[in-house]
Amino acid sequence: MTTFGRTDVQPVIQVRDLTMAYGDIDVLRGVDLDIHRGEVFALLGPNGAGKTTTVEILEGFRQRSGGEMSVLATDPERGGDAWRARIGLVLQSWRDHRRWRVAELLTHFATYYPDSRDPAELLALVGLTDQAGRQVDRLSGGQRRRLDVALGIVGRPELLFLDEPTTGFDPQARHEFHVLVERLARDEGVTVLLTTHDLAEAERLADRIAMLVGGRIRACGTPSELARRAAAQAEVRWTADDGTPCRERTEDPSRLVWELHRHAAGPIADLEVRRPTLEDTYLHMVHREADGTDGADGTDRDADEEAPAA
Ligand SMILES: Nc1ncnc2c1ncn2[C@@H]1O[C@H](COP(=O)(O)OP(=O)(O)OP(=O)(O)O)[C@@H](O)[C@H]1O
Repeated sequence: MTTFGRTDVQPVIQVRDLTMAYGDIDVLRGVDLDIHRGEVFALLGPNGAGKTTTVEILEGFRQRSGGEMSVLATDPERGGDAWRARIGLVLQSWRDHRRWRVAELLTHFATYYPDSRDPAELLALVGLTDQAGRQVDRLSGGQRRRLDVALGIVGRPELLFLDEPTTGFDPQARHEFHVLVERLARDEGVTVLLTTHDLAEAERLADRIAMLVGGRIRACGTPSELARRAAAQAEVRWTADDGTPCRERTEDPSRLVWELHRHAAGPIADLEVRRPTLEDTYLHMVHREADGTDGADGTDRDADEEAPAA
């Protein structure tokens, strides 16, 4: 890749060939990402895919094994306090601050930043006004998570990392959180990198989704691009004369069905033609990785799952 480096509109996050190994276990095997200002970008992947590892490297908390990257025009391994103040993190709940009251905690954290949000406005923004005087350890799980979000944005970050932010949210809280993230991106130009296992959440919230499976980005695009790509190949299923279940992916299902009929002695058992959804494609990738049926060099990937990172 020769285009790495500064351009007129340098992405907020640019990653090339990122690798990470823990001991002799390769977790990231060459990740490329370009995330632009004001974009809500979802990094989707199953447990253990390497999402948190990727985010921790981007946040400067973990040293990568290889590759190049820039986050807000800085290599995270060399980011100082001024760089860190431009980034908001929503990680784990603030267990160390259990005895603090909600408004006190926000007011305290606001003093760390040069242009922090007003704590009362922030409480209203995340729907915690009624809990302002409550101790942190008396909040429900969903309220705790909203407080995490409030703490993540108190310093008006340009870039916000949300690591599985809606875990424990009820549907209403999840909806309100989605509206909040959209507002931050649309009205304030905040760039958001969100990790999730939840495809529905990624589809609802993200401008673009990258699917991280087996240490590589297996697909990347807008939700509608990915859905279109997933549906481009139909899946034909049937049962062969000897009882073997068969399935084949094809862009021309009518031709395949015609061929099957031409060679069959009689009716074709259990014949079914379906267009995969984005969820089918994602689950197919995840299961294939779990089965170990994915080639180590990635050459057996289906064409419809191949996508550039940009
Ligand atoms: N400090 C560490 N030392 C050794 N292995 C680690 C370490 N941190 C993570 N791993 C391993 O690296 C892999 C990726 O972990 P990571 O937490 O990045 O995945 P994830 O996609 O965020 O998973 P989840 O969705 O479960 O949070 C896992 O197999 C994990 O066990």
